[in-house]
Amino acid sequence: MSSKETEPETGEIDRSTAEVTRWRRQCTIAIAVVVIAVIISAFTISRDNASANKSCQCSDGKYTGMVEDCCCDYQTVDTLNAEVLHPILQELVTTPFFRYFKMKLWCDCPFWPDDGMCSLRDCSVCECPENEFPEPFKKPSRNGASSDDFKCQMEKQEAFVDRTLDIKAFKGWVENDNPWTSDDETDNAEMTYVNLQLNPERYTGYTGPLARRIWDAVYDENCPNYFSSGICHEKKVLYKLISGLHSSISVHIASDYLLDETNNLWGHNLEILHERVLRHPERVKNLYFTFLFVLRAVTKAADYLDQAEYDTYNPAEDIKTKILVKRLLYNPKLQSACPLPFDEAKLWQGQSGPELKQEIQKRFHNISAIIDCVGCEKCRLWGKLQVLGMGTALKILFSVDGSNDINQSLQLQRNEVIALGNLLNRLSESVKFVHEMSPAVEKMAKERNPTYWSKINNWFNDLKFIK
Ligand SMILES: Cc1cc2nc3c(=O)[nH]c(=O)nc-3n(C[C@H](O)[C@H](O)[C@H](O)COP(=O)(O)OP(=O)(O)OC[C@H]3O[C@@H](n4cnc5c(N)ncnc54)[C@H](O)[C@@H]3O)c2cc1C
Repeated sequence: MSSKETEPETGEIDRSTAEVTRWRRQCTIAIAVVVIAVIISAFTISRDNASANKSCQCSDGKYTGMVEDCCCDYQTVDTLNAEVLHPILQELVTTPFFRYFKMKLWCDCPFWPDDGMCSLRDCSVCECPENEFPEPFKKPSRNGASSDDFKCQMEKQEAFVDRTLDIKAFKGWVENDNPWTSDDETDNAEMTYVNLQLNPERYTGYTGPLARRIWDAVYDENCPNYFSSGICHEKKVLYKLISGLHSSISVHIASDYLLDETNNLWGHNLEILHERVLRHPERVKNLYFTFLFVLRAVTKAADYLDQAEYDTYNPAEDIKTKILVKRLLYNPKLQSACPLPFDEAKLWQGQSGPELKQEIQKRFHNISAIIDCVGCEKCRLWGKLQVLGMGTALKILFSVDGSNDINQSLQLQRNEVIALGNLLNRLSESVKFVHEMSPAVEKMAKERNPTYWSKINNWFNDLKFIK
């Protein structure tokens, strides 16, 4: 081998050094490009995450601060509802006392001929046979301070009890009329008992102009001009209660919807949840307001409800009912986090307070009469129950003289307490469903992917069925 082959000449050495240098420079550039690319992609991912979080926060952020006109904030309501109220109420409404509701199924509509429009079999209500509902419910209740009581006391002087010393808040179930509702609650003719557990509030197919006519009548005749600036606070409260109840009914339709009639497949319809409720923040706010309003009524009547008789002749179940009621009324978490959910003392303050109260009572009375015109039996059942529950809350908050201890002068019917408990549970379910579903639903709605509703419905329903 010649030295030429082994020893490169000087010119060749210079060329190879230049190549190595060029190769090194290219490597450095390539590495720099990779590093920059990695940095850029990391930045992009983190920005996407940040904006995803931001959109979550944004949808959560819509409902922050105090619930309007209430004394409790959204976050506290959600936490208390998830940890305390919802679990207790879910159990309470299954007890024999709370699951039988007395109502007149066939009501005459005072405004339009009965329309009887309902597309599903699911629209009809199963009545309880006589032997199913609790025995004590069949006994006539006390009729207020009945004249018979006084006669009895006059005849037997030794049996006379000085009632001014009687500090018991609950004096037995009474049958008296609720001034806020149109039904005569003392009239037992044609009343039947319905097992609410067998008749859940859910999608029934009652829709279209006839259903719309009911809601229009409720809003147009009873809460008109809500959006005008001069409307007084009290009328706004009435509007918000109705709107909150409407939202809650829509939430229940969306949460328990007939997805596939042929295969009788039920599940969530999140498009309806979005279209009818979440897309309108006012409706969500009114739902929270209504929940706190009813919660305030329940806690205000705490002593009365605590002492009430929950007998159904099922000793174990009745004890459970009493324990659950106590847990609901005197819950330490609730008392410390939200001691006054709504402050009713702020209403009726103006000079025309008493007349205004009468006017609003008359309007609510009208609303309760309109519910008799709901053509679908099961919708009417839940409509009447919830309106009676609301009328009971209004009675507790406004019909009893606030200067006395309300628990002393309050008198409720058994059916009013059943309606109140079930209404609070329905509202609690709606608040929970809205809180759990809204971040994901609103995010999906923003993306506007044409197939997103079917995808998200399937996803949530799969989760539900797996559970
Ligand atoms: C008392 C009652 C009980 C019912 N119960 C059931 C039931 O259990 N199951 C069932 O499937 N159907 C039930 N329905 C029917 C259901 O409420 C709807 O009317 C139906 O599903 C048609 O809905 P929609 O989209 O036309 O709007 P609807 O809910 O009928 O609303 C009509 C109009 O009212 C306004 N509106 C809607 N929500 C609110 C709100 N929260 N606050 C203020 N304004 C609002 C809007 O302008 C809307 O277009 C009930 C109806 C009534 C009146």
